Amino acid sequence: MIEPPTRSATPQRELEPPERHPEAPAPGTVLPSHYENCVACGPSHPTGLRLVSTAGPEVSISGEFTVTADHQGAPGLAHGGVLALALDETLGGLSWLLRRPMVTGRLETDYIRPVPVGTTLFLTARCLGFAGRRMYAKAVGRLGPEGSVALRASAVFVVVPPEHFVEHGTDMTTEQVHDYEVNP
Ligand SMILES: CCCCC/C=C\C/C=C\C/C=C\C/C=C\CCCC(=O)SCCNC(=O)CCNC(=O)[C@H](O)C(C)(C)COP(=O)(O)OP(=O)(O)OC[C@H]1O[C@@H](n2cnc3c(N)ncnc32)[C@H](O)[C@@H]1OP(=O)(O)O
Repeated sequence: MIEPPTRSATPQRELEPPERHPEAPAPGTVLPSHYENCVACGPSHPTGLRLVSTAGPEVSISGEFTVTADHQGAPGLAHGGVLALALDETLGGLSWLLRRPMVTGRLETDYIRPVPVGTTLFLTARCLGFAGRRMYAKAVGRLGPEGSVALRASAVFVVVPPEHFVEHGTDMTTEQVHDYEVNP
């Protein structure tokens, strides 16, 4: 099998600047969960992160969640995969402001400090711009609103048609996806 080319989350050429959608939620708006059973933001998930995202200025977003015993890797410390999940969710939330459905293509994460259970992690993500269907973005996670940087991430999301979620997922009809696009 031919291996796909190595890909980077660092843009290789100048990006088209991001445009905040005219109907994007205003800065400071707390965003609803996009799916109640989502492991990152769903209020019905029994052990999920229950991450809450807020629209920021321009094309940026902030997110918060508190690390619990359900999120441990080593005793008393958050698992790195869980922290990547939090970054992925915050980055993915940029689609609220762009109003374009996207999926994560690549997520590069730097783990800078351990994150103990009980920590409320403060995340921010901002869109750098587009290269065709590829959306480039960066995120940071801090131990407190102005605290030390514990995480950094660079990501590429790929814009998909809404039907992606009908074709590959379950329990969603094309009508629901289009409703969701207009009124999530
Ligand atoms: C539903 C409507 C929503 C409307 C929006 C409104 C409001 C927002 C509402 C809710 C959203 C809110 C919050 C979301 C929160 C969290 C989000 C979590 C996100 C995830 O957790 S999501 C799960 C993990 N994710 C996957 O499950 C992806 C699996 N994968 C695939 O489904 C395919 O692989 C796909 C689609 C990626 C590509 O497939 P494809 O056939 O469509 O396109 P193709 O391969 O031609 O790539 C096209 C261009 O993307 C480049 N490209 C492709 N792959 C790349 C990679 N890996 N790295 C860098 N670049 C890549 C190519 O290089 C080419 O670039 P170029 O055009 O320049 O050549």
